[in-house]
Amino acid sequence: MSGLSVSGISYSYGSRVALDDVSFEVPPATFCALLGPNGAGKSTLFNLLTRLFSTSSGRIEIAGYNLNNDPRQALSHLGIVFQKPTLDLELSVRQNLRYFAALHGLSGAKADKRINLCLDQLNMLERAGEKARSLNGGHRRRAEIARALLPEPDVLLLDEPTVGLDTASRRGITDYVHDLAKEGTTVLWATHLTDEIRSDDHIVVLHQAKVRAVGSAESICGEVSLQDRFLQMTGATPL
Ligand SMILES: Nc1ncnc2c1ncn2[C@@H]1O[C@H](COP(=O)(O)OP(=O)(O)OP(=O)(O)O)[C@@H](O)[C@H]1O
Repeated sequence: MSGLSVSGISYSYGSRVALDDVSFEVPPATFCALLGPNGAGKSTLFNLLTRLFSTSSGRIEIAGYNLNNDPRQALSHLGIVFQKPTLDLELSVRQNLRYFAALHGLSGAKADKRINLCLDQLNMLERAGEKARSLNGGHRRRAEIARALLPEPDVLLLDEPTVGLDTASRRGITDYVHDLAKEGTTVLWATHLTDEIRSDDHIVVLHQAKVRAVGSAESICGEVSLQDRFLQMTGATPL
């Protein structure tokens, strides 16, 4: 299966428990929001999914490959957009993508063809020659998403990808990634912003290291808005 499966994952920083027996599935071609307030454990989970961290507990499967037993296969099916920007600001957009393509064994005309396609899909082709430093935040994010899509990942992880972006950029990127899921990519999108979630999206609510709810946004909300439901579940009160 080309989805994502997380089963019984726990992780602690010393005595601080960041993830406590976390389990959920993201079916193939689904947009799943990992919804949690600050400190819920979202970034820790992403670090485990990308193998920056490891844990002996539980099991992670990416596109059907066990991350512990078969990390090369599992990671070759994974695309990632980290919370903190990771473009080399002194390189052009194209150079950033070429470097990344080479890491995935793509070079020459084949790499350029794929780079052009991915940049074009994100309306970034005409910016390809510009240094990353000269781009605004929204365009930098688009370039990072294009880069993550180069190896045609089955599963795409995005860790709070719209933080710091203006409304139009947020909307554009959120819509684009929803379309990607409709076209077949399995998406896990970490956020604390309920307005990025649609009623038919899958949601995993994470709070204080534990999964608090799993299901469609509609089924989790009931009669109330997602924002109110989220505030109820996380015990947060508006200032
Ligand atoms: N390096 C670390 N050392 C100790 N504790 C940490 C470390 N990194 C994170 N934590 C703690 O682990 C818990 C989960 O943090 P994490 O960054 O995964 O949450 P998050 O949901 O990504 O939050 P945010 O939305 O603020 O990025 C928090 O209590 C945090 O304080």
